[in-house]
Amino acid sequence: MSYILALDQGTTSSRAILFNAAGEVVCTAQEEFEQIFPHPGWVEHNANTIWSSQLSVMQAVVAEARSKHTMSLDAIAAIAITNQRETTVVWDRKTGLPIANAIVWQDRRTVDFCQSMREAGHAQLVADKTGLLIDSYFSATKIRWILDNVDGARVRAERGELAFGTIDTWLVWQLTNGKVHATDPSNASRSMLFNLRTLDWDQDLLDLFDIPRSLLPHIVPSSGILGHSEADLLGRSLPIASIIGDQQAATFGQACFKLGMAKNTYGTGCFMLMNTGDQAYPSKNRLLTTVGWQRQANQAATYCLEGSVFMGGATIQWLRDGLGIINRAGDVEALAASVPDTGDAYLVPAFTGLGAPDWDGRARGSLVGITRGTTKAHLARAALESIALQVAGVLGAMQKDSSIALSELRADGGACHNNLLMQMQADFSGVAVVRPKVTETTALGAAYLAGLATGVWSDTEQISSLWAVDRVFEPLMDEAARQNKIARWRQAVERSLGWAEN
Ligand SMILES: Nc1ncnc2c1ncn2[C@@H]1O[C@H](COP(=O)(O)OP(=O)(O)O)[C@@H](O)[C@H]1O
Ligand SMILES: O=P(O)(O)OC[C@H](O)CO
Repeated sequence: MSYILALDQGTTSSRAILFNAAGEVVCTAQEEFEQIFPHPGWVEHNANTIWSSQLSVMQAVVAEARSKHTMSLDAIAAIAITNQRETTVVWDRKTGLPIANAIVWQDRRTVDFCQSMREAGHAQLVADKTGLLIDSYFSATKIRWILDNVDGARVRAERGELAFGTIDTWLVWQLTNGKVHATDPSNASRSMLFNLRTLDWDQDLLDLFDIPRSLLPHIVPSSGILGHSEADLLGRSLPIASIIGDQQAATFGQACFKLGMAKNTYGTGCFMLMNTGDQAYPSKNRLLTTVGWQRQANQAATYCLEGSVFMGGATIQWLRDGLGIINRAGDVEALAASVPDTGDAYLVPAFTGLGAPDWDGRARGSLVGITRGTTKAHLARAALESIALQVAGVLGAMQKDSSIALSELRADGGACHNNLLMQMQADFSGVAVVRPKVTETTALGAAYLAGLATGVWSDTEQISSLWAVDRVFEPLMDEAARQNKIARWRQAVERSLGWAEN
């Protein structure tokens, strides 16, 4: 039994990947699903569609493994789960049916409520307990919104009839046909209801956000058998042996096991996480402190500092779908490389506000410094630069917070295949950027945690030895030019802040 079936439930697609004991991809399947935008600033998913797409890709992968690779189901040691974080589902415990669409992490409907909580002076308490800033990004205010806006929901929640879960919890519920209602500390630490030090739900926070405890899942370690899938789903019941939020999973999959090692994932958003060991560092520079993973119950967790950037690869999707200046995301590299610079134009992609380090829900996108000479190539280059500059800002804050000088930044996610973007990243942050051979690090990290629990891998040293470099991008820009670039970017960002009126 030396294969792991990893489920990677992301913001725009559900994926299933089968890994072998060398940490290599054996087969993979992916299905996109509908993004629902009922009002400006709102983003929803249908939780049933999430489950049906996830089921269909896991069945497809198992079917391919059996037919193409003549593998028996007995060769799969376990299922691993990793997921888009914060996205909130509330469902009926009896019927298993969601009572509303899932509210996605990007959804901004609770911005005003969050502001009122900050104005009422709750920010310090929340930061001390959770490591988070009060923001609509996290689950707590999304749960509260559902309880207050879906007919009868609060009364039913108080009677214990409803369950809350992030997507990991929802998948486990579906896989076990409602037998297991669980999450892990990496996901729970994004709820704004979880105490980073006790590694448990916090009653003061539940009271503050007015959320009944009966809604909440049990907390289990990120690694370890927590239940078994129903036999009819895949033809045999399989142990479920890990749960971990996707960004923490990528940190594990990048083998960032030592203090100060960091990765950035270039997906829809960009998420940089640095391992800070068994210390939950409070950030002084508006980063988040979060649980990386907890390997065993009653053991200390590994913590991370995180900088979350909302618009990463999604900026390139906007060039493709919103402006129509490219046909495929990959085309942006050649277009941007056709000009030597942006002509001092900057794009600030604050389309849904700004995350770290500005955290401004009212910021909106801006394009500054354009002239009659600005072309779509300059715009494409400014879009790529905006990704690298946002990440460089997070990296700067992280270095200030932890006083650790990074020796390298490990890169992954769909946009890490863009060599120009990787070079910009090295230049703007003054640090070597390293792309590994296997870039499916999110699913891989979850697979490693499940495989550690089921004997596929013995320890993290063995996993570190499987990590291999594809390409290193060294910084080439001189320091004065780098500082100037960052200063100009900050001027552009200032023009985006606070733009939206409501
Ligand atoms: N060559 C590329 N250059 C820049 N961006 C890219 C490139 N290829 C893909 N992307 C962007 O990367 C994102 C997809 O990456 P992925 O890791 O699959 O995202 P997610 O897991 O968040 O859905 C999309 O937003 C897409 O626009
Ligand atoms: O699904 P992704 O890869 O866009 O990741 C989403 C993050 O987990 C949100 O915090």
